[in-house]
Amino acid sequence: MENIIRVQCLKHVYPDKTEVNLCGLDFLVNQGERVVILGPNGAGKTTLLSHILGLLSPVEGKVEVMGLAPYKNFNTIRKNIGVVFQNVDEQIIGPRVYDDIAFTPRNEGLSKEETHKKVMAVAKTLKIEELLNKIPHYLSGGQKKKVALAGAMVMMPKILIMDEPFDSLDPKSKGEMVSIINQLNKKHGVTLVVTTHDINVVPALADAIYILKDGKILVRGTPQEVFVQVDVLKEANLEPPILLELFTRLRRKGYNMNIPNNLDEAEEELLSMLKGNAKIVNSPS
Ligand SMILES: Nc1ncnc2c1ncn2[C@@H]1O[C@H](COP(=O)(O)OP(=O)(O)OP(=O)(O)O)[C@@H](O)[C@H]1O
Repeated sequence: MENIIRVQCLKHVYPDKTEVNLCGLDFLVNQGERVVILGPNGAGKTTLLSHILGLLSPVEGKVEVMGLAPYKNFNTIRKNIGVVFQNVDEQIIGPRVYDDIAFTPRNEGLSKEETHKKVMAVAKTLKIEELLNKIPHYLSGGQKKKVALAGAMVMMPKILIMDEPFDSLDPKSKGEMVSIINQLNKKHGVTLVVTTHDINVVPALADAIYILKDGKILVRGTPQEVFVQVDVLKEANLEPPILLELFTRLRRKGYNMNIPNNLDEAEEELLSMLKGNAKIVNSPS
């Protein structure tokens, strides 16, 4: 599969001389993949995203998006990347939600009709049609995240980057956000790169996970591969998702159960076990 994003041994130096060296493994994202970046505060996640977005220029190392250096090809790259920043208040600028979402199509010179079509299509996908006339300032935190996402996705870019999209969302809004993001990936083939501290949503969201610590890329793998590496998790101050840990423990005790990605799958597995369908491969201890 083609790497749509490729970052190799990136070094960044901030004006106050803080150095971030993102070395170790290469950071590779395939087209259509859902990649989640995990790591403690200050690990370098936002720095990495800023380089992919072309907001920063590397001192050393290589950053490529669709084969181009983002910093040197900012306009081309940004046409292909939608972004939702951690602080969405800084990104929502329109006087009404409609105008905010219409900003990019208008800016790119689309006609009024084409712009309207695009705004309505993305509002429908994100189920925010009833918000279009509202003043963004008065929206709830979860609504603001959806509006920022609509603005990022209105032109249906190939890549969507989200920095902490679940920050300050309640459990229901979190679940909605996960299913919206997954729908954008499944239905529209959007490649996803997401940072989060919300470990429990990761199995439902990630094809691949990278763990960063002190600027080092420690590991890449599927949630099932990564979350059983206890030493790596400890090094990065992370705990495995609770469902994954529970089912891994049950499997270690000999129950041949599938590891669930979400609560619904966990319920199904447990009900199946209670009905006596789960095979015991070893004697439970
Ligand atoms: N504008 C800046 N000027 C100076 N240092 C910075 C700047 N932005 C980030 N840093 C430093 O770079 C390092 C990596 O920060 P970064 O924001 O990339 O981490 P992060 O993994 O996104 O953290 P968090 O989970 O807290 O958002 C930290 O030591 C941070 O203090």
